[in-house]
Amino acid sequence: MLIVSEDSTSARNEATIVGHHVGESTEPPIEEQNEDEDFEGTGTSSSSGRYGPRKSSLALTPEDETFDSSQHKALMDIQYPTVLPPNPQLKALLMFPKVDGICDAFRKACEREHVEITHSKSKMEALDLLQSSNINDSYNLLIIDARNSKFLDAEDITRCVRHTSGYQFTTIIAVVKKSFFEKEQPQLIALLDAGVNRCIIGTSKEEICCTELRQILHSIVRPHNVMSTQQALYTALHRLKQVLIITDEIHRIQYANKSTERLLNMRLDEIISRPIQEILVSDVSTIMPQSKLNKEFDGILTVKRKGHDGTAMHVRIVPVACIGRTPTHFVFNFDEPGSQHDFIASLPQPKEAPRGSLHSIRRGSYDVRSVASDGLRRTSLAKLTSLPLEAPITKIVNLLSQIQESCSNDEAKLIDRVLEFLKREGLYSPQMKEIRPDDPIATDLIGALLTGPSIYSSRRSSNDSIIRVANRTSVVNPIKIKPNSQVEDLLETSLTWDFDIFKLEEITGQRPLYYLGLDMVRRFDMCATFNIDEDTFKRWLVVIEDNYHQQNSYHNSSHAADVMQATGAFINQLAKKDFVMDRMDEAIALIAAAAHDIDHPGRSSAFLCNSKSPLAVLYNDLTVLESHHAATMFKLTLGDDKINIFKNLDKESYKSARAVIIDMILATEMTRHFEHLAKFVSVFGSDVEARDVQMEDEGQVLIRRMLIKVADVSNPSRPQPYCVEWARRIAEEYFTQTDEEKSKGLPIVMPMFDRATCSIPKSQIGFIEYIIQDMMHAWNGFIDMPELITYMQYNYSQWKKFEEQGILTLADIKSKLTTLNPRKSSSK
Ligand SMILES: Nc1ncnc2c1ncn2[C@@H]1O[C@@H]2COP(=O)(O)O[C@H]2[C@H]1O
Repeated sequence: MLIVSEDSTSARNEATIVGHHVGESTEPPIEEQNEDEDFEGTGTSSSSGRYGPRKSSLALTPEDETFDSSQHKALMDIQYPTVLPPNPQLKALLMFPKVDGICDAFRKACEREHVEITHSKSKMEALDLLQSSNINDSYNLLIIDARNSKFLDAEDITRCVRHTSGYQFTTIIAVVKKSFFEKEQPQLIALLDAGVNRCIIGTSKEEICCTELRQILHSIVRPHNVMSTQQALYTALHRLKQVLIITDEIHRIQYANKSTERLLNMRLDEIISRPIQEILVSDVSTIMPQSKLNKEFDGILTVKRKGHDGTAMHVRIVPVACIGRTPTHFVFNFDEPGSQHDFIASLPQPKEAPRGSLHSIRRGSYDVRSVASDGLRRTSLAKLTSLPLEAPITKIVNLLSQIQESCSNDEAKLIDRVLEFLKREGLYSPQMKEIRPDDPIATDLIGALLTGPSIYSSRRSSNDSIIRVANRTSVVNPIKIKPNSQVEDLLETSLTWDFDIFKLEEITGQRPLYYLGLDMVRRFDMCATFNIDEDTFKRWLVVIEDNYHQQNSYHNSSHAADVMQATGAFINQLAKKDFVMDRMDEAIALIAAAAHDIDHPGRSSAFLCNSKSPLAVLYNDLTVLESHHAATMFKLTLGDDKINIFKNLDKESYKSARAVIIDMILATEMTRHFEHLAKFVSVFGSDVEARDVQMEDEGQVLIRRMLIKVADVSNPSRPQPYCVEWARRIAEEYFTQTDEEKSKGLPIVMPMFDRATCSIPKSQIGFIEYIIQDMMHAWNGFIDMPELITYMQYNYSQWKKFEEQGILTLADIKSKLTTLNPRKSSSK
């Protein structure tokens, strides 16, 4: 028994620790407790039990296996009275375009393993089956014939399946040709990235199929089934009345349940990642000294509550070793000492998360999804109607659910199908991938990119605007800019994906936008389209370039030139694929690209809002920078006849050109990234449909938005030296923003982008994983530029390598690259 009692006369907030470590022996943490009980208490026999007879011969949990001592060691991973995983009749969906020997062998193997099969011949048929299947009718296993992508595109199908709700734990197997493993590794990676669990060689030999299937069922399907129970466990923890916190081995909070918010008077996003030390008055190293780390602690500790006095709580700290024998996590369970009433529930709820916090976006998307699925169940109608959601889609779901209450079973089933369709991706926004909370740089960066400013966290206002009034008068006479043969040679390649924009920046004396722009004007015949002379375009380009801030390390005219170059390359490729944009559309897209970041101050919109800059005030904190870019371009262009490239357009053409340019520039705002992406994917998910839809106006809008968005953030898909240089530039700009926020006492939008501590590889890995990857796959699926994927994957693997090797700063990365490839890197 350990009793640490500090001086009771000490101040109110000083530590009061009364507690003891449980158990005297030196047993390892937690895992050896309850062992006997677990095997006796929770083991179920495979043929009967509370979940009824099993039709499949497969044991889904270790507890299902016949127990014998030789298996004991292998079963050590699950030792608790656990939530038993779902134990359904296993179902497989065989997706083969035709029934051949290989399909037949898989069918027989499934039959032998008691797996029920459904066969589908096409993607549409399969997706319909998956989407219409209800809870009793879902598939544990998909076997896709990936031998010939002309018939079935396994990568595309897998992506769609992974986006279908309820299929995150389904095992997906791709049946490939033997030659696949001999030469086509990038394809293997692409399939795995899309969500395929395993690629196997197709064979018509039933025995081999059976062996493969058995291994898959045991090594993939079963763990997936076990993992799916986490959902129930997390829900239980989240709803627990007691406060539960889990820390890592250095006592940083990794998980906190909902009740924690009430106890600490903080929001979950403020709690996660905090050292536990900050919420306890007592020193954790005293409560849990190194020598007692393996022991449970049980006692009274004083908890700091934001804005309140310290509160004495009964705390139990349980060490858990997830890997090895030393504790990797500590579970803190808080309750009021001797409490009879529900103390936690009586505490007020903390305030809502501010805009701009990751917490707020995650809650938002969670609510919408759960509402959607709740709406599908008649029983939850009351709950649904009580929610203050006003989206038309919610009203539709409500009305349909009401009809279901009083209709026939057949009609109810039909309505269920309608509701399933309404539930599909693309109808709800915003949508985003779940961000791993253990990845602070990614959460920082992605949180900052995808959300608006933090209006609550503004600690101090700053009225000094960093925005100058746009409209720098040009000192350069474009007509006198001399053609230069080196520039001309380089511009020969201006439509290729590995075009060297940094070389252009260097040899044009920092005027890449003028030269690249002029090249595009000529290549795409823009003077004829706008019915103006080239000199007007040249003057326009000079003014536009002059109104980019050369002192910004990233958002300068080289970035604009880069985006314009990517736009030109995409238009060129679209033309090759017969997705023809007319000359006016091409010119408009190029103009939008050239001007999309004009007068960018090198600070984010969140910064402008937090510092109450005049621009943020002007645009009501909404789409601040993008609104400014679009407005500035029009103000400059219309304000001077000598540069007015629109002056000869008729009224209607001007009106429509202006609308499209504004729409494209506003689409570069990252807070709506997932919305734009989801809409594009829902319309252009398959090549075949795309041809028809693109002719319609709505499709054209989606293509144009996606085009400029991809061009804007395509730097992770460029050849590695360029990708690294762009990463350096954006990081430098973020660092400068953080420096200024610190010096002015403003809220720090991205604390991890501190030049003293930042890991560049980590930030790039996060950016690629959360923002770039899905977008590039969607765009490549539409435009067919596999080099986008190849470069992205290579760059991703290199960032991973740098991270593993501890090469974290830009200086280290650049010197590593110079060592590897002295010729290329020295040219930068
Ligand atoms: N390589 C990169 N790493 C991290 N963030 C990036 C990268 N490239 C672009 N971005 C961010 O993505 C944003 C896209 O819109 P902006 O150009 O306004 O600002 C851009 C940057 O904030």
